[in-house]
Amino acid sequence: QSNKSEQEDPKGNFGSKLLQCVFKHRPRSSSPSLPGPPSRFLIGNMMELTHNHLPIHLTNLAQQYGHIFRLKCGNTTMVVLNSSEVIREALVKKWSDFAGRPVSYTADIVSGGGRTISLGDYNEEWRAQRRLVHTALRRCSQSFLHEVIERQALHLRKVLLQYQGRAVDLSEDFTVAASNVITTLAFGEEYDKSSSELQELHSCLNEIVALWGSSWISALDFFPLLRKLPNPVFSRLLKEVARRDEIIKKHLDNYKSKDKNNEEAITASLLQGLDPHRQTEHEALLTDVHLHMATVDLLIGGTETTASWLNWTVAFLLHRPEARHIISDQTLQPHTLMLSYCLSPSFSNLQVQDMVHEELCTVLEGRYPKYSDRQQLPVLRSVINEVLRLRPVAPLAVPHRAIRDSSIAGYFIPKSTLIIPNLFGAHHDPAVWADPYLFKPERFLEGGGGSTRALIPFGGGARLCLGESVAKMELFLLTAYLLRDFKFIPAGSVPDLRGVASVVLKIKPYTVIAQPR
Ligand code: HEM
Repeated sequence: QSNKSEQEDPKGNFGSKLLQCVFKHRPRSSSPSLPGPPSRFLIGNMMELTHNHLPIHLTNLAQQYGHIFRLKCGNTTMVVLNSSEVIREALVKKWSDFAGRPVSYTADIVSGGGRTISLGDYNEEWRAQRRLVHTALRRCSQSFLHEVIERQALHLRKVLLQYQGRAVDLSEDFTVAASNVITTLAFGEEYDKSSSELQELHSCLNEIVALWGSSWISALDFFPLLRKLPNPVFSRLLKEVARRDEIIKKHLDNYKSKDKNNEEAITASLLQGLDPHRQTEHEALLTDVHLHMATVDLLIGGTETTASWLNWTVAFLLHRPEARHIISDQTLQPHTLMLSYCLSPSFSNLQVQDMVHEELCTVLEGRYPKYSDRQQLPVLRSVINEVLRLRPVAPLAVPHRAIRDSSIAGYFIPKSTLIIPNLFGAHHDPAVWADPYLFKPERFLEGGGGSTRALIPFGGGARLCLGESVAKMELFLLTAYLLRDFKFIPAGSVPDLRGVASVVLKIKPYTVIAQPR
């Protein structure tokens, strides 16, 4: 709450606020003060956040300031964590200190007043909502999730066969597959790629994520005075949020009017949870708004993440050993690492595809894979892990907030500090990963030296990705089906592996040939 009033008091005297802030955030006891880049008058380190590939920029800053450093923006102090050890200390070991979310003006707008699971702050109401959705997801995962993903994998196979070896951009097909898994889970509906309902839903959700991730919008949180000025980007955000709520309401109303046709869907479980006769004490805090916002969480959290990961996987598998992608952003400082993405010299990625295919053929003897086969398919698992390492699709997770005074790596962290877990940085930490910028799936094979403990693409602790088990089953089955039946060949130039970083780390559009095996 103190954070909220701090950020939302546009009338506050700036000088006295600055003094208050300095006083409040001064290091306590004998704790050393956090390192970080010099902070400029008024704007602090705001410019650091406007970098167009923030995860890479923060990872470069970590080279200079270490695994934990601070940035200041307006009244807010952010602490960026760049290694799996410090991220685990904060998110897992001290989860109860850092399970909060920053309460902010713009987050309140996109989350229906903090009522989504992803942006809601840590309190009894949030815990009841998360528990309810978690239980519903588990129930669906145990009963029909496998079948739903298999159906989408087979549909994807059919679509790829229809392309008849033409060079195509598969991103939309991946989005449809991922989205259909979630809409089937949520309210028993799946859509065709050409469906206007599907397109409307995705254009709206993508727009909200992109707008909310833009610096035009985050500036409103750090500098409340800006809210008084006209801001067309913000007006668009408001319009899209209203459109989203209208679409979701229509789907949920539709579901309810189906007279329990889809007892299995998550919505059925959630509605039971909202039934006053069945509610536990904490569930009594929940309303239809929580059901509505949980649906938003699943759709946003579960679509672009999985679809982007599939897109990255195909892209990495297309690169040949001689293909080198150098990131040489002119705007970076001289100390910046030249990031180079290249392949393990031992084999090309086109060969990695053959290795996975051979493994699938040997182990499965012609049948399609089941999730229970995963232990017998180490090469496939190593590819999945390596793509999750190199391209964690939520590269900076979602910001956390210190609920109380605490410490990380021996540094004092005052209550209300923002914590940014830089998962991308942790996955490129040279102290943990040999050749961190190499695509080298074999590091995850026995004796390869890759550490699954240091692999944290889903975060951890109280805020661990709610869809982790759904995502893992999807990544496994969809990749296994694709690599069993197709060989992916570059169509002209190979994809640019740098990516575009917003809330989700996406690859730039590229085309590929899916050659049937
Ligand atoms: C490759 C796939 C995915 C990755 C890498 C991923 C990663 C993440 C990460 C890093 C977070 C933030 C954790 C934190 O705040 O510390 C997160 C949160 C979340 N994810 Fe995922 N995710 C994936 C797929 C999914 C799917 C399929 C769903 C839904 C079925 C989902 C639903 C959510 C939700 C609801 C949250 C918010 C959790 C909370 O704040 O308590 N995600 N995810």
